[in-house]
Amino acid sequence: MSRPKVLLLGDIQHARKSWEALNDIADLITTKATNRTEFIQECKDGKLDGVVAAYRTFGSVAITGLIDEELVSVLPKSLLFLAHCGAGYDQIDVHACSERKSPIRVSNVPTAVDDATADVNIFLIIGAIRNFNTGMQALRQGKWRGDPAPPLGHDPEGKVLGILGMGGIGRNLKKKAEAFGMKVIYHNRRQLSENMAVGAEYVTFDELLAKSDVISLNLPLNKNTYHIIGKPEFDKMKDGVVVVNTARGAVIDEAALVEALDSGKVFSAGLDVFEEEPKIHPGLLGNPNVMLVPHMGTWSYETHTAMEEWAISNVRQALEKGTLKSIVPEQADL
Ligand SMILES: O=CC(=O)O
Repeated sequence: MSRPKVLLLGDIQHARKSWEALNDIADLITTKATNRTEFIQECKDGKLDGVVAAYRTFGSVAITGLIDEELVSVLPKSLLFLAHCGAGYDQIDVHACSERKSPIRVSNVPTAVDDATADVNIFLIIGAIRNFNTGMQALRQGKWRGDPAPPLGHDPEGKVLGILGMGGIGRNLKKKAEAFGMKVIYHNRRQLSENMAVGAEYVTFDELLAKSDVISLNLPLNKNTYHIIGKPEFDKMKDGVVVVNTARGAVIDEAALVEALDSGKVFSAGLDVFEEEPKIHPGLLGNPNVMLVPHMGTWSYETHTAMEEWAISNVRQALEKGTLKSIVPEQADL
């Protein structure tokens, strides 16, 4: 019987041993393609036939492009499992994967990303509410705090943090924000059990917008959450609100955020993600009241290692048992 093949899309930097150990049960292959056209051709030429599972990184989109309907239709029929090494899987059209004649089951990496992402989230909340960026920027220009000095920031203590999306990262953030004396309210598609919410108050979406001193976006990007924060939502927020995003850029209408910052409606913002990465809206780059981090939410040795190990364990389980450890929720019943 021929051995199953596993396709690597992107790099494995840390969990090499676990990856190479898969050699015992499968042939590990990579793509020769350097762009989407070449990758599609490779699929059409049958070069990837026999691939049962694929492991992909966020960065591999530079080679394959989005895993959209077009790509799903040319991926080898043998491909049954796609292990994504990341929490957010908005690059993958899960619906197209489910609808294919031979469906492709998709897994992501939950939990392993929570601490590191919530850490960056707290860094951005503190940095934005205290408005550290203005002074930090002036200092590097040889102007100490700037002339005039920036307006005073605010303390997190006693402020209301509204978390939109109370999944693993949101709940982790809640714990950390409470250590800074913040009061946490949240909105989620479904209200959490008291066990899970541990005292965070559930509010409607509009209440979250109206009551929060700081709004943190911690929800996945999909067709329901695209531009969930735009001009009408900014209008409903408190004057001088702080907005922080470590989820995906496109959950906010970036142009509307720039306007809200310019008008002073939004006091400051902390952003780790952008609508068109790596392109940054010039209105954000040019505004010293915005803390900018180039998508480094999970950028730590420990977390990248844990993410790779998790995604590899999905591949191993797929090969050994025909199931995934962390299938995406949309496919729970597939
Ligand atoms: O952005 C990071 C992730 O989705 O894991």
